[in-house]
Amino acid sequence: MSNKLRVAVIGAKGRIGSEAARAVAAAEDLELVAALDRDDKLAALTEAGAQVAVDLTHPDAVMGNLEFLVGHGVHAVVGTTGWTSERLAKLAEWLDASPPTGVLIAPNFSIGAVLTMAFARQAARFFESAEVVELHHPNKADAPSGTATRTAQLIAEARREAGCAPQPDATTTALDGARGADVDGVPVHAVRLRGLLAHQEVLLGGEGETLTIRHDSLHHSSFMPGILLGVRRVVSTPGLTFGLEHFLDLN
Ligand SMILES: NC(=O)C1=CN([C@@H]2O[C@H](COP(=O)(O)OP(=O)(O)OC[C@H]3O[C@@H](n4cnc5c(N)ncnc54)[C@H](OP(=O)(O)O)[C@@H]3O)[C@@H](O)[C@H]2O)C=CC1
Ligand SMILES: O=C(O)C1=N[C@H](C(=O)O)C[C@H](O)C1
Repeated sequence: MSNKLRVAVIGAKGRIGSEAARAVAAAEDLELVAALDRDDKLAALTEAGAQVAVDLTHPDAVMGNLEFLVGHGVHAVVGTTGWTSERLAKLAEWLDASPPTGVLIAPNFSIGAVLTMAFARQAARFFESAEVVELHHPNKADAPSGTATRTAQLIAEARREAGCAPQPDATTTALDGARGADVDGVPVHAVRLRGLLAHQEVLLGGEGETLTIRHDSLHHSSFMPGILLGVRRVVSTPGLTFGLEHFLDLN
């Protein structure tokens, strides 16, 4: 029996899942024991002895997958989007019933995106205005992106903690959607465009100046080091970890 960590990928035929399955198979310390997609039975991964599963499926599928994984004591690394406070509360219930199990949910696995979120949080209290623009390929199911939602939440949190005033905005008449989605008071705009992969700009504005923080994922390979780090760390991190930054030494 090898000492390699036994890993399953769910969503293994998808854009990021197929890349993740290749990255796991190529890692010397990991063994890809199951590569599942739609219509495959989750039991196949427990039968294969998976210790960790990477979920890269769809917001409609991820909760069912996690109920199974946590219920069977399989650690999970989740890139799938669609997280709400209700979903997180349900996941916390399942984890309470399975204390040794670890789940990492990462809105974004790329180091540049994680840094963008951290920099945006750091900068937010110094500017009157903050808006987020995310730009993705047109096959994406959810809008706004999980990364943009999280970025806006972090900006809002930082502004609340610093006692910032609400953002200035004199709009009294607008077409539906013209000012984007309101995430905790931060406007978030979603662009879907053929040719793009995953991109984000955080726009910050103050008196006489603006600051733009931009990140571009140009290939799915940008997500792989973060996924592999998550797989290696989640097995010794029981409970829920939200955000890859908790596995990075950012200070
Ligand atoms: N956190 C991060 O860094 C990243 C997260 N993502 C997220 O990952 C998710 C997947 O993205 P992407 O690869 O572009 O999407 P794709 O549609 O290309 O891939 C998803 C795959 O999962 C399959 N699938 C759907 N439902 C199930 C199920 N119940 N069980 C097993 N497999 C299932 C799909 O099958 P079918 O095609 O038949 O529906 C498809 O093969 C999205 O939520 C996306 O936002 C993406 C990139 C980076
Ligand atoms: O669907 C995608 O492609 C991506 N999804 C994630 C998100 O919604 O933030 C991460 C990245 O933006 C790519």
